[in-house]
Amino acid sequence: MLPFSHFDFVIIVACYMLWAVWSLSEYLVLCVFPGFQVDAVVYLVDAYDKERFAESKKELDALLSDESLANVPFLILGNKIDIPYAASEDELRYHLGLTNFTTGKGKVNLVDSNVRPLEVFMCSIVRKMGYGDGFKWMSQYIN
Ligand SMILES: Nc1nc2c(ncn2[C@@H]2O[C@H](COP(=O)(O)OP(=O)(O)OP(=O)(O)O)[C@@H](O)[C@H]2O)c(=O)[nH]1
Repeated sequence: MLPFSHFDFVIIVACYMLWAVWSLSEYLVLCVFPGFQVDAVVYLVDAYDKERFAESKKELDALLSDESLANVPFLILGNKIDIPYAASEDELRYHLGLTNFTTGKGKVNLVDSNVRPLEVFMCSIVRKMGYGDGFKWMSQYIN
């Protein structure tokens, strides 16, 4: 059961589409809906679009430093790895400033550690591969 009505859902989708069309920062969503409860963040990065890594890092940093997301698990998906010359996982971690900053794949118990779960998984949405492992990883941190 979704925590909002069908009408709310339509409004949320419509707002998101406007955001996408105007290429506004996803971070602004948090500013406009400050009380919105977020259980997890899935951050999709185009691993082929290396010229925009700096922009992706800036946006991610804004989300990571938001107090309301301090304990929220972050799943970073590096998409489009089916394209030759897409960045490798290590390369993406480096450009997003996540080297030595992720919390480990598989089952990692972070309860009582005060550490926010954060991990990078590479995927190809068109080939339907990679993201399943990421969502499985993330689900262990959502009650
Ligand atoms: N090869 C490949 N193409 C993909 C994949 N996922 C999405 N696409 C394609 O990417 C195109 C959409 O571009 P996106 O990069 O998602 O987004 P955008 O519209 O360019 O805008 P931004 O969000 O600003 O990057 C569509 O043609 C999709 O089919 C993937 O895993 N592999």
